[in-house]
Amino acid sequence: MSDRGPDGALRTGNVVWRLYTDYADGSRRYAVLGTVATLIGRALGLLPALVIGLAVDAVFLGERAYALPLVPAELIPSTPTGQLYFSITVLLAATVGGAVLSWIEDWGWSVFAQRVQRSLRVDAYAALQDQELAYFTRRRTGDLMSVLNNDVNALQTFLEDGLSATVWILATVGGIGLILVGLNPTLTAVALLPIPALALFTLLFTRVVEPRYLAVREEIGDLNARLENSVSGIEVIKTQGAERFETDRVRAASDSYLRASLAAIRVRITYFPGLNLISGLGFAATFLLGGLWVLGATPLGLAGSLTPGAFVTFVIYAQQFIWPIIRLGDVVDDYERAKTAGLRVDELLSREPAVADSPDATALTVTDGTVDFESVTFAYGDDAVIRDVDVAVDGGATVGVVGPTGAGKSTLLKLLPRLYDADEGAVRVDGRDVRDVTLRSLRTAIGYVSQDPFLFYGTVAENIRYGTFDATDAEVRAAAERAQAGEFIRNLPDGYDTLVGERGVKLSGGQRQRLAIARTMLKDPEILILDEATSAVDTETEALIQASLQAFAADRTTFVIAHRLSTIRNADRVLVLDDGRVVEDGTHRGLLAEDGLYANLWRVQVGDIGSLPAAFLERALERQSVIARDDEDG
Ligand SMILES: Nc1ncnc2c1ncn2[C@@H]1O[C@H](COP(=O)(O)OP(=O)(O)OP(=O)(O)O)[C@@H](O)[C@H]1O
Repeated sequence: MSDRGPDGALRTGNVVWRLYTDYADGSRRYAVLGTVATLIGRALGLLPALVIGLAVDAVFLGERAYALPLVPAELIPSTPTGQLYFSITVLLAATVGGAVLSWIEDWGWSVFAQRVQRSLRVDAYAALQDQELAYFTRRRTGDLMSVLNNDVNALQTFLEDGLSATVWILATVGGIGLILVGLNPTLTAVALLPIPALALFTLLFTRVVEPRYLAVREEIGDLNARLENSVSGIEVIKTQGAERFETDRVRAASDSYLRASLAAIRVRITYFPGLNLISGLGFAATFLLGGLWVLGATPLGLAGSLTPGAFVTFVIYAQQFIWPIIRLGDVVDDYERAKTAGLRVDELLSREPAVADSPDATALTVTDGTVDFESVTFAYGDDAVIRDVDVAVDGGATVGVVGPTGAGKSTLLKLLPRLYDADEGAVRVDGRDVRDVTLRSLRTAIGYVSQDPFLFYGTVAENIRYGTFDATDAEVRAAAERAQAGEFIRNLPDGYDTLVGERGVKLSGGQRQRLAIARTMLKDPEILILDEATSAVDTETEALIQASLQAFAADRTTFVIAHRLSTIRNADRVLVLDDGRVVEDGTHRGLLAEDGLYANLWRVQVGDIGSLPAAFLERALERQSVIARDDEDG
């Protein structure tokens, strides 16, 4: 975990506090409003006990004169009945004022918390998006969603409930403490006796509960990941008849979550009874000592005197003293959750993406469109997938990339838009290392159509426009026509306005591929990568798309990965990859004449299996068994 924030400043201190100070900008006034309302509200809330005690002594027993702090003497009636009405008026005013202030308090704190939550979530999402592709493949979607949802929400909960409660507690304890000391310092000391015990108990609680909350948090991440995976894979679950199996897996994850939750709950629920017990004992001691003093006794040699009214006030306050302490339990509980959540959110926010703009990166403006792979080596894990690839491609050329499955074709071309960075060597466009130009300019210059394109939930037109957001309707339609998608789009229920993607009309693989091609044609990039871009369309449609793709590719550097070799037979150049290396490099005709791997792959496709050399078949079998083994391991 990096210890530097997005602004580059050293990140120290408490993670929850740091996140709040980072994200409270522009919202602090709501917290100030909440704090002021809490303070005034608390002052009003403490008034009744004072007034009741005063009424007992002044109105009923005549033990002291009726006087209230901050209230001019001429406002106070002189008769006991008048003073009683006055007391009731003060109580009512305090109640009404308290209700209004309580509303303002909740509003201020809630707006503050919600606004901070919004900024935090947006930033966390932006930070997540900036992470390199490998970050996502190493983590489960459910886990990432948990950070953006559960963790950000836990931080908001503490802000909304915890922080306001802290102010409330401080105001209550401070206010009551001051009044009690004013009434009787010795009895106050007795009333405060439980506080060190409560502090110790709370400390112990946090020590024990913290790891348990962390465990709960991990279990919920597992459960979310499992649920997300099961829902996404529903088609496979159904076709494989694996519903029971999946339910069992969800049950197992739920069981682990239940166990972790119960372990945390067992600790959590001992906290409040413990607090109550300690503060109850303290309250009993206060009541006993104060009561004996009112009766004129001197218990345990402790001398003191108290009027009945002051005793009433004392007892009410001493009892009210329990509430902040109990609420403190909630605050500590919320805080513990917020802290574990904060660590995860902070880890994401402060993580430097492995693939990012270098400090002196400048925009790439493609002129010739040459692409060079210079001694490029790359591994996802320990084993190299691309080994020492050296290829120089002329600007405007169309290069076919072929080879057996798993040879590294897609991986090699993913290094060009920096979906991954080469471990060794360099990838250059127009002679510039792709790591020296801005990611935005690089990716704007490169169009990438994958085998299984993703459609966002939205209209067909929105999906084509994705990435070229300012394109006009006419441009969107023209791109769709060029990609041979116009006709099927017109036949959809709402044409270009038909909703597709998740929850929308389901499109076939070939239809999705054509939308992705239209998307890329609209983007009009200088360099084009077609990764099995037409593998899912029927041969007839493919022939039509090929014609327009060829026209599209004519004036830009194009890489075409294809298993159907007929797709690339007209390419200017064909690279044959095997086990991460370029093993052959030439034109379709030239490579056939070489009679190597390419020629054998071609024989397979034209159905001339009989003339394949035995070594090729042995190698193919060997490869299949490696893939099968990898699949099992994976
Ligand atoms: N995200 C990833 N993480 C780890 N390994 C990966 C990842 N993507 C691909 N691989 C592995 O890298 C190797 C090359 O994969 P790649 O997809 O580049 O091959 P390919 O030649 O394009 O294959 P195909 O023709 O089947 O698409 C394979 O062994 C594959 O399992």
